[in-house]
Amino acid sequence: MAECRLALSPADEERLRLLLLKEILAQPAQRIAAVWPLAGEVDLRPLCHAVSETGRQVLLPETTPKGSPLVFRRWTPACPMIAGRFGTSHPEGEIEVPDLVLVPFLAFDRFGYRLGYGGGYYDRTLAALDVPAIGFGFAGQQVDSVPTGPYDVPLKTIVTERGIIRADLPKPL
Ligand SMILES: Nc1nc2c(c(=O)[nH]1)N(C=O)[C@@H](CNc1ccc(C(=O)N[C@@H](CCC(=O)O)C(=O)O)cc1)CN2
Ligand SMILES: Nc1ncnc2c1ncn2[C@@H]1O[C@H](COP(=O)(O)OP(=O)(O)OP(=O)(O)O)[C@@H](O)[C@H]1O
Repeated sequence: MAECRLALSPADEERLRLLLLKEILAQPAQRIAAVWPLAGEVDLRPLCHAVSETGRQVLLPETTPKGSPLVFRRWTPACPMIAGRFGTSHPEGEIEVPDLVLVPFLAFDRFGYRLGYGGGYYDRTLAALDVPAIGFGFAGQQVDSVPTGPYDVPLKTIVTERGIIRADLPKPL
């Protein structure tokens, strides 16, 4: 899946960002948690700038020690990024609670389940926050069924370059 993600063209990536921006702006959320890209991931940095220009706040996760939920810090276009755990980077801004969380993944299924990097960060974070979440990734990252565990929090909405997937059906056993 990490390799498949690399196959996306710049035009597809731009299309994904546009659809995601539209979906974000259709919601009343004012503090939007995005992500700063790791190698090979969709690059949301242009989206961070676009959201910030609308006057809404952009927050980015700080990778906490394994076993803790993420914390989110205020980002602005001028702010420096600091190196954090596992090659992630985060801003030094104030810690804030988002009212919408954008969620990255390696793979997803039509029921909204996702496979991440195995840290359990987003599952812990979404369990603790109870805020709406939007997954984002390429259509090619969809699989028939992601293996699930008791802590997996399914996403209701997933945006790909091909459109929006409303994944609110229960997953059959
Ligand atoms: N851009 C981006 N930021 C993000 C995430 C993400 O998926 N993408 N996260 C999504 O959760 C969190 C960071 N999650 C991570 C979870 C585990 C590992 C990790 O364990 N990396 C090891 C390799 C595996 C291992 O040794 O267990 C490493 O880099 O050595 C890295 C990041 C928060 N920030
Ligand atoms: N709310 C929670 N409380 C306790 N443990 C949890 C919670 N959420 C996840 N975990 C544990 O975290 C570990 C990793 O979870 P999982 O494999 O689902 O990670 P992931 O979703 O792929 O990673 P990430 O969210 O970091 O991208 C699992 O052992 C899981 O049981």
